[in-house]
Amino acid sequence: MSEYSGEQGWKVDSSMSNSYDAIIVVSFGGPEGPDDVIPFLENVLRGKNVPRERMLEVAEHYQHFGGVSPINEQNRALIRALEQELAEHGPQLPIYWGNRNWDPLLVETLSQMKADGIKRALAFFTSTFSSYSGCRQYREDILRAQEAVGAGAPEVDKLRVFFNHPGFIEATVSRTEEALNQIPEARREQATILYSAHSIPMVMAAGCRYEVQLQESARLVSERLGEHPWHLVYQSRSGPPHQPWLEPDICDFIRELGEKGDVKDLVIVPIGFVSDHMEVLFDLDTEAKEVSQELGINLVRAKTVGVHPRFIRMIRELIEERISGTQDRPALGELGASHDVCPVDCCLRTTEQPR
Ligand SMILES: C=CC1=C(C)c2cc3[nH]c(cc4nc(cc5[nH]c(cc1n2)c(C)c5CCC(=O)O)C(CCC(=O)O)=C4C)c(C)c3C=C
Ligand SMILES: [Fe+2]
Ligand SMILES: [Fe+2]
Repeated sequence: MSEYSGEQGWKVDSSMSNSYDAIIVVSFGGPEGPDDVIPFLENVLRGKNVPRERMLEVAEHYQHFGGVSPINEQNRALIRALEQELAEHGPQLPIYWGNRNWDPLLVETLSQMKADGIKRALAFFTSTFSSYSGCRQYREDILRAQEAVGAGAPEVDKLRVFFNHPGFIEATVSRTEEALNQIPEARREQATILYSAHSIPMVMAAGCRYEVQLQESARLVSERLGEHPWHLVYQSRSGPPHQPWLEPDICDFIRELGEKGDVKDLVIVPIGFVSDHMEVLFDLDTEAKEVSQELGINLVRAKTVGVHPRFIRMIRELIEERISGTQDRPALGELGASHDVCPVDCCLRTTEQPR
């Protein structure tokens, strides 16, 4: 029997079957050339209340970079690093990769897995926090792909979210220290840290633990860095003007800091993302950088965890933890390790009706 334990939800009981014959990295996908951009964005925004003008604006961001999102290359690098980690330490399992929005799509990957004789896989979602987009929507995508593949499609179990896992926190601290070290030593201690995550509609945030988990991650990283002032901010808002999304927006926040005039150095930590994809390159390295420059603020952006060795080790630890069924499930801070199996109401899609 599994056990329900409040905050942590369902835990997997060690008597449940925990043998797996593959790992699947489940991610977002991104265009690989100019002609891919619009069909990719149409996939991303299908069924979402986002104005077409916003889609075309985002298309421009991708076109600035030749229509290629770095996300796919970064996922390939993550898979290579994880393959090496598993080859060295085990478990010896093949790693597959399937996306929501662009090739390789989940349906193609699950079909290949079936052809390869894979029966049951553990899924690593490239989402650190619980949200409709990062949890339930991926589970729906997998279910749809399984239905399309039909009888014999592999079963897929999701690994728990890792926002407070020591591996994620330590890798983020290390990335933030690298960024802080780029600030002149005499001013370093006074630098302000902004933790940035994807904004989502407030009605959607009400249905998940996104904000609470983000606050906790940011706090856990900050308490390991010393006395820096820090704030959680949001980026990449895509909704219509009348719809409230999580705030403060990063650029508005930098402008406010600029008006107060007491901040010389800012470090932006894209804590809401695991790789330096287009939303990081454009919304932070281009837009937020421009705003900071206008205000005379020195801005340094920390790298995302990417293929940081501690982060790659964390993925292996999560896999081992799930296979062994151990109750020793590392988590820092107050919230405890998150559930292995999502409760029925986990990350519900609570959205405003499109107008
Ligand atoms: C209603 C919520 C969201 C809308 C609308 C939305 C539009 C949108 N997003 C991208 C690109 C990316 N989004 C990514 C992550 C991400 N997006 C949302 C929510 C909305 N995005 C959340 C909550 C998250 C974090 C959780 C997750 O799913 O990862 C990413 C990173 C994906 C990764 O694997 O790292 C990208 C890239 C575009 C282009 C877009 C449309 C304008
Ligand atoms: Fe998004
Ligand atoms: Fe969940």
